[in-house]
Amino acid sequence: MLHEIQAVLAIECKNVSMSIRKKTIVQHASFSIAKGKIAGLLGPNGAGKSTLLRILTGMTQPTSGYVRLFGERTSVSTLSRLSFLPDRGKLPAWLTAREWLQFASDIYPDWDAERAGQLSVSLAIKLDTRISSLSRGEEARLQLLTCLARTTPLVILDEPFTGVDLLSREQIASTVVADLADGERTFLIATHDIKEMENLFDTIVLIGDGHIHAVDDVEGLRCAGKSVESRYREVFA
Ligand SMILES: Nc1ncnc2c1ncn2[C@@H]1O[C@H](COP(=O)(O)OP(=O)(O)OP(=O)(O)O)[C@@H](O)[C@H]1O
Repeated sequence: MLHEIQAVLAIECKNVSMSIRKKTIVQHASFSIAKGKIAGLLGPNGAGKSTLLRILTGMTQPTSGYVRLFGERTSVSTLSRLSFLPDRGKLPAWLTAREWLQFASDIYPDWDAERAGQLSVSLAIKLDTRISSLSRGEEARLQLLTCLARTTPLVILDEPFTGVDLLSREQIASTVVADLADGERTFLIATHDIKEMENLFDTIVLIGDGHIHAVDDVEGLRCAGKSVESRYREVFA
């Protein structure tokens, strides 16, 4: 029975706490995300979103508690099942976008070259420009492409739209990510861009001051006459 429950959960975060230099950053965080869902991790600045995502991906060990991805404790094997866009990732500046994508296709066994080609068109990637000459938003798109061109069952994105302009954010949210959400892959996306993203989410996890304040089913919110934004204001205002 326990095995069956775990099999349908992409992410299970149990009583996770994290302290750095005696400062508590995440406290007793517990929630789960079912397979195939698109979940938003939402909360004010400094709430602990990036720290929690690093713990979920296995980049950082929690002080206590544990994480299971697809029923398995975070390990080398779970690492290969997720594609992670960290909040302050940087790509090698001396490469062109095309050279970077070639490199990425060599190192990731789950790279989908056809999808990478489609994404470079829809994300308007400047393939022959050196990464050092890309704007912040252009580099953010290239980083997003690098994550989305992999076929991992779990995609975790930390602020994928930093520096991306409003219309592109809307377009990327409504077409690129929505296209990839086939009910099989699971997405967890930390973002402040609630308006552009809210139509995409099935579930939202609201975190503030390192505490999980709520885990809501978005359809349930809508039935109760609430939007993701109004729920966010209700919890944090
Ligand atoms: N290595 C660290 N040492 C000390 N404090 C840290 C460290 N990393 C994070 N913090 C603190 O933990 C808190 C949560 O940071 P985190 O980056 O997880 O928040 P966030 O919700 O992602 O914020 P934002 O929305 O502003 O990106 C902040 O107060 C931050 O200063």
